[in-house]
Amino acid sequence: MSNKDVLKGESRDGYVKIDRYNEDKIEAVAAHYKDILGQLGENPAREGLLKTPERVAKALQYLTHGYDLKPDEILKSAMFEEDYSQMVVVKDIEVYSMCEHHMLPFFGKAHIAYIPNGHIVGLSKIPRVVDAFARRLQVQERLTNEIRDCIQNTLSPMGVAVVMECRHLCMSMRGVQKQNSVTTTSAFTGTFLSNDKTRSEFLRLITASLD
Ligand SMILES: Nc1nc2c(ncn2[C@@H]2O[C@H](COP(=O)(O)OP(=O)(O)OP(=O)(O)O)[C@@H](O)[C@H]2O)c(=O)[nH]1
Ligand SMILES: [Zn+2]
Repeated sequence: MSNKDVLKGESRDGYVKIDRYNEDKIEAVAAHYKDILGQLGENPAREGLLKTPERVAKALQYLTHGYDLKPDEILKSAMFEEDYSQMVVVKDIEVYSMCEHHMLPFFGKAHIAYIPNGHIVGLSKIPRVVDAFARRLQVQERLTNEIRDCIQNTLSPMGVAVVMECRHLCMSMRGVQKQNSVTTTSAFTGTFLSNDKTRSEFLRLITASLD
């Protein structure tokens, strides 16, 4: 695999190393950004901006590298048969994504639970699935649903619960300029939908503190 293809490379488990870039894409995106700097009234030839188009192109490639990942493969790479049928909760997973309307960041936390049905999954794979969908242009609602559907369809558990709490920079540094608003979205399947007690238990666990 050549260096410039590493971002696109497919590995056994759906991971992609982000230590190298697709050079063709970087060059093409950087050329546009050089133009954009001029359009914004800047001088793209001044010292501080000389490498900026390339830096922005690399940053954007990183911020959207989820397109090159296969979230279902990530989960499949660490599924284990196990006779455990209580709720598994991974909470406070940091999320960084980009809103598809303004291409500005939204960020916060995801809280995820599932109830195994014969299989458990390696714990780290849950935040990896969150990243694989978050590192794309998104709306928070779709991101929430995609994470839920991926876990449900791959692991076939008794139920999945996803809650996300995010701040959107497009609502704070521009536009309506509300500095403290947090958007909460949720998505459930199976037992979390049909059983109020299970859903309440999940909501209690994600608000409980370790201290
Ligand atoms: N539902 C949803 N809306 C989002 C998300 N991220 C950004 N938005 C909204 O997308 C909407 C786009 O609305 P438009 O009226 O087309 O864009 P705009 O003129 O820039 O809107 P303002 O942000 O109100 O200035 C805005 O209301 C944003 O707040 C998201 O994850 N989910
Ligand atoms: Zn936005």
